[in-house]
Amino acid sequence: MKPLEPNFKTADLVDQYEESVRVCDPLFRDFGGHTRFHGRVVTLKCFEDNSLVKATLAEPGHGRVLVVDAGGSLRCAMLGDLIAGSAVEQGWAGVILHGCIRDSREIAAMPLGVKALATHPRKSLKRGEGQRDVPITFAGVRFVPGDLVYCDEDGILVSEEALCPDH
Ligand SMILES: O=C([O-])CC(=O)C(=O)O
Repeated sequence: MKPLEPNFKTADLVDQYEESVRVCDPLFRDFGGHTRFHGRVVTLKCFEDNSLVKATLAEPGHGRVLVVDAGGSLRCAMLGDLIAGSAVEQGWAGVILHGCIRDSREIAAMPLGVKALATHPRKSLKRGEGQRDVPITFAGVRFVPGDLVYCDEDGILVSEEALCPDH
């Protein structure tokens, strides 16, 4: 299943819902083939170990967005083209990663939203360490599992309520 790119603008949503949305600090670059994406949040907290990223993106995504607090590490990549390809196959709408990716050329061609800090050629450890489905905070925003996230070229919004009729 390949998620379709939805039709909304974060600039319009923040104008309309200024009181209720949380707006991420502008730390992220777009690396995926989709720059506009949204969905329910699944959270991970893991530092320089992407075991849970790989395992979670191998499960059915149902149009959700995986949000990973990777501690802002600039020392290794938490996502590469194999794991991103698995996310596409499983129907994830996107990944927001407070950390790095690699294989950026391949990921740019995938129908997946990917926001991350930077690229790094080194892969991470795989020791099975990390936490899933816990509240996480980065870029000045708290992400709670089940929140909705709206992303486009202008930024990232987080909301407890659905902001669009169809999403
Ligand atoms: O396996 C990893 O750690 C990341 C990677 O290179 C991939 O997903 O292709």
